[in-house]
Amino acid sequence: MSTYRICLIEDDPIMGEALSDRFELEDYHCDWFKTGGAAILALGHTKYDIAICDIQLPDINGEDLFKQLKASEACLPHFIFTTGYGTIDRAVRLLKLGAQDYLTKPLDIHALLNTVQSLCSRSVCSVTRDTMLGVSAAMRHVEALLPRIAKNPTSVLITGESGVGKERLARALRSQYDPEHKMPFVTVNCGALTESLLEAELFGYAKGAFTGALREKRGLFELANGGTLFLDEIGEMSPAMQVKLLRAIQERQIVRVGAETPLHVDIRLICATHQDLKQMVEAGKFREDLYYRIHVIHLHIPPLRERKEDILWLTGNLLEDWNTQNSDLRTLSKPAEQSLLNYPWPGNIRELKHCLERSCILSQQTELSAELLFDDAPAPPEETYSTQESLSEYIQACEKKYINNCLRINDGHIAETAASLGISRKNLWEKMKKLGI
Ligand SMILES: Nc1ncnc2c1ncn2[C@@H]1O[C@H](COP(=O)(O)OP(=O)(O)OP(=O)(O)O)[C@@H](O)[C@H]1O
Repeated sequence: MSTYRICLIEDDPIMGEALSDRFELEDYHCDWFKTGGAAILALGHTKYDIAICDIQLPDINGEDLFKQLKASEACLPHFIFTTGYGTIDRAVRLLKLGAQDYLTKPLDIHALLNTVQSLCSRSVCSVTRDTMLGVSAAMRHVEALLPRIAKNPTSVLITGESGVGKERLARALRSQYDPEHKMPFVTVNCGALTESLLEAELFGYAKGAFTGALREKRGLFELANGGTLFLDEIGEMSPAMQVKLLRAIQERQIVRVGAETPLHVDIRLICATHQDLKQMVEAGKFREDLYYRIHVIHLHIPPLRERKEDILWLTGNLLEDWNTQNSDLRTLSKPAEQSLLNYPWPGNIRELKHCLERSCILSQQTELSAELLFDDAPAPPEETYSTQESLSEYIQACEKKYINNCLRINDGHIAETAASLGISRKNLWEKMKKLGI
């Protein structure tokens, strides 16, 4: 079946059935709605490629329906209107509002199919499932802003709790101005490196700049030249590094550590943080001038618990990914869906992803149960406990297992793992070394 999805809005049962059967025959996926209200609801959570809408609907006329959807700033499918009461005035109004076509009844089915086929081959807003951010009003609003932001190479700050999809949003923005990914997109987690390492990573170094600098090295600013530099966890940057970063942004120049010649760099800067930078500025922990430099456009991603509509949409996508990569298919039971909706997801999408991954692996049935989703790894059977083990060995084994688990949930990010464990990064490194992780 073709992957194109049609939203058919038609109250006439004979016309609706005939069209939806014909579209299915032509290998489109067609959802048929008999009222404008039902269609608005569906367009709110499902991405369609085309909407075919009768202008005379029982609850709302097609023109008002279209205006209402446009006001939501969502990325809408191509709209084709049909009516038996066609007037040129109305057609012109709808086309001016952004509709793609207008057909009068009785419909010429071949003309309609040709129009549908040619519109399907044109992407609506260059958003594919991989670059889509969600179906909630909040995420659709952010998504709708991207084409406008992409037109100006200005600094963007993305905020939101850990795991909400800040890097995903940065990449979606990049796909808007560089759809074929021809320009570099370089990421660095500022919280994962010590100050001197971060400086050497960002700006590069000259040969002999410090012990071990056996040859010169280009920094990430240079590697990102002509493209994007994504600075994750910018709030973790030390005050000294903040000064150096500000200078690099303002002057569009960097100097490699240990070198003297400045190098020109032309980059788009996207920064992200889970911290409240404004509050950090007030507390004197983040430079105000740097804050205003990186904060020209601010995009905030709410936590998953505040946009519950996205939970099942994300789950559907993640299970679809699993099912295309694995022969043992997975689906969700209704109680499992409800339990996903009820859970607060402190680790946001990252936690949801890991929860589903774990359940897909552990489940012995196609349908994932609610118990399995939220059940921690089964406790080892009693007999595996060895009485030969000292208490400290047992505690160490538990500590190792717990740290490994947190590292997995945080995709191996040291700063996030340390924060979730409530210890410093240094302390985490020491423990990892001691426990052989
Ligand atoms: N829309 C999405 N669909 C599928 N997976 C997603 C989506 N958004 C985020 N993810 C996944 O969730 C995880 C966390 O996403 P991401 O790294 O973008 O979050 P983040 O906010 O940058 O996290 P952190 O603050 O820890 O750096 C990643 O594994 C990512 O692939």
